[in-house]
Amino acid sequence: MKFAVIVFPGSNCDRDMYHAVKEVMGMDADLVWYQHSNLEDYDAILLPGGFSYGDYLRSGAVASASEVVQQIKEHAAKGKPVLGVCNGFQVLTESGLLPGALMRNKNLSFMCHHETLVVENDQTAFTSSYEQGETVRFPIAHGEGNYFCDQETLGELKANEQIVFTYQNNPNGSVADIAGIVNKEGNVFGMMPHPERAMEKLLGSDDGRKLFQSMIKNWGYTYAANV
Ligand SMILES: NC(=O)CC[C@H](N)C(=O)O
Repeated sequence: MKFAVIVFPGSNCDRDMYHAVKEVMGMDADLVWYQHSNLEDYDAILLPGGFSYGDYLRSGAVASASEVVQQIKEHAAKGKPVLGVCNGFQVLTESGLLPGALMRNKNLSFMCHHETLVVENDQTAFTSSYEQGETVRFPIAHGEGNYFCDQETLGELKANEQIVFTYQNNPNGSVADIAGIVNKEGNVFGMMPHPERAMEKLLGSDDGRKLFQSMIKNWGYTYAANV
């Protein structure tokens, strides 16, 4: 299974994402500069965290207008997986691939610490290696992680079981404690906390591994020996 980690000017979690899929999970992966991209060869697209375009206008807004996002939309329309983490999640909402928006944290501060999340849906192709209701520890590192959508959209997210992770203790004011959502089709997933930074117990948690394991199990063809 081949992963593309898309790098925008200002991405800063791209190496962590690459490390997670390439070195920890043992998959094929490339760092792909947003302007030099032909995504046809890739099975999965990973949008990493960071400050694309310096968070100007709104986080993820400028990146969402780039040509590579058109290609990502085509990739997603084929049912192939797209995972956006943190700034990647912001790019996904800004580009309309996921509903809602990420607003400033309710305390208006950038927050950087571990949070406990609850697995709300273990039936997605991103979370099938987890148990329903399982709690996991992932780091957060964001200033704009306060997920918002209107009541109608929230109703749809609930009805379609698109809420995948919630915060046990909501740190940022997100509606319904939402930490991560999937699209209706189940192949585009965005979350604010960082699974790619929870790959080694030595660094505080390896709970992120199951997320990549799920993707590989559901979309991949080969397992590396160290998975
Ligand atoms: N780590 C990140 O991806 C940060 C995302 C975004 N720039 C924010 O502060 O909300």
